[in-house]
Amino acid sequence: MSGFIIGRIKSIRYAVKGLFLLLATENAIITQSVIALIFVGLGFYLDIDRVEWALQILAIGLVLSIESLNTAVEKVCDFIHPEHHEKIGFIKDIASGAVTFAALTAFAVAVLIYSPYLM
Ligand SMILES: Nc1ncnc2c1ncn2[C@@H]1O[C@H](COP(=O)(O)OP(=O)(O)OP(=O)(O)O)[C@@H](O)[C@H]1O
Repeated sequence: MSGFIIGRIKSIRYAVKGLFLLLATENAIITQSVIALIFVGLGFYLDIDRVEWALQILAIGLVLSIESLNTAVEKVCDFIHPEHHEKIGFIKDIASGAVTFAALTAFAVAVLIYSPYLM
């Protein structure tokens, strides 16, 4: 049982380390985080309600999570095949497509939350 708990604590440590690595080294994550902070500020400024906060937090988490996984896919691709290859291009493109799905979802959520406040 104590081995299980120590294993879980180690996993959390690695996961937090990964979070800081993303924030310290990845321009896409830094950019998305700045955009997220702007929307957090806008949320406070316009005093959005609890449900709107929950939706905004979900949208931000979705984009940052998918962007992080896209970054991981790019790193694996560059590690296993640094040279140009049609299949690597395809894999990277569809991973980016996942980010686009998330970004479009977040955009729709932002329009639904903020359009009534700005009219
Ligand atoms: N090894 C490769 N072989 C074929 N095409 C590639 C390769 N590397 C990148 N590409 C093409 O270039 C695009 C951009 O790849 P890249 O790895 O530069 O990602 P990025 O979106 O610019 O991310 P970042 O800015 O985070 O590095 C890919 O979506 C793919 O179409």
